[in-house]
Amino acid sequence: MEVKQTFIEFLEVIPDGAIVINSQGLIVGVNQAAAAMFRYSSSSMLELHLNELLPEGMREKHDQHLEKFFKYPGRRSMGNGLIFPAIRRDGSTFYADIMLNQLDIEEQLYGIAIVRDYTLQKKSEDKIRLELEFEKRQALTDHLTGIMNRRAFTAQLQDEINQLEAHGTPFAVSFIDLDDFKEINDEHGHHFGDLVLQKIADLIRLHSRHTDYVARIGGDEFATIHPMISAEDARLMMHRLRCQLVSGIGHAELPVTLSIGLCQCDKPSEHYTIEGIMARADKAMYQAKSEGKNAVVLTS
Ligand SMILES: Nc1nc2c(ncn2[C@@H]2O[C@H](COP(=O)(O)OP(=O)(O)OP(=O)(O)O)[C@@H](O)[C@H]2O)c(=O)[nH]1
Repeated sequence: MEVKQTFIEFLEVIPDGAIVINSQGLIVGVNQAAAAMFRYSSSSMLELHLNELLPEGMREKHDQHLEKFFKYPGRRSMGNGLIFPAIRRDGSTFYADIMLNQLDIEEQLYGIAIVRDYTLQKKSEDKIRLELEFEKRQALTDHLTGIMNRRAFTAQLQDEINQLEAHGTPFAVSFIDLDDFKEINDEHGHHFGDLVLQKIADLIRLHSRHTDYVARIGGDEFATIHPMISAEDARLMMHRLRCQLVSGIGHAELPVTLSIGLCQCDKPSEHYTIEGIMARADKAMYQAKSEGKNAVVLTS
């Protein structure tokens, strides 16, 4: 079955691909632009099912949409520029922008799909999306160590406070400051100091669980969040980290020590704030410093 020739001739003046289907989804008219896009000849495209131009995984759902489309004449067009992966005759895929509308020809209901090759736009959209994601990640990452920066850390801390208030989920926060880091820089150079900071970041990660958050929040300052942990387990975790460092770091076997303040947050009624938690952890860390450094002090 073919739709009126004059109508098909009219479709040839449209720069976009045009495919006319009957209510069974069979292609009954096609212009050159559509045939070229799908790499068929116009005649070989006739009597194909529209579904054969779509990936197999989409066909069943598309059939259901098509059935509704013809069942309720006069309803809105099925797709207002929907982007689909489409299949060419040789099996290769491209992105197509497809707009399907109903068409009444001599009291017969048809569907007309206006198709545009969307591959280039899709590529540039994907590129922009990836660039935005990369920039977003960069904005939340400490460039020297690759771990979270202060901005990401405070956002996560706010999430944890919300979780505690909503569900009572406890967490611990540590404030970790290197001891006498200025001396390391002065004796071994700034570049070596950078390597030490990277190594410390790796070690803190290594000693944390994969559900914990590790950040560098200042020059030689790190901080961690440990969701769903008891104060004692958090203290043990930090103790193990501190002990490992004492045995030395890097080729120089340089002992580096840490002063660690730990704050346990497990009372929803406390109405914790980011500033309040950081101030408590910071105070505990300074207590560790004032008691001779290389220590963990726990506060609540
Ligand atoms: N290599 C390197 N050094 C840094 C960086 N950021 C800050 N620093 C140095 O880190 C040192 C921090 O020193 P302080 O925290 O003031 O003091 P400290 O020597 O660690 O002494 P205590 O904290 O009292 O134990 C300073 O010498 C900074 O120049 C960085 O990105 N790389």
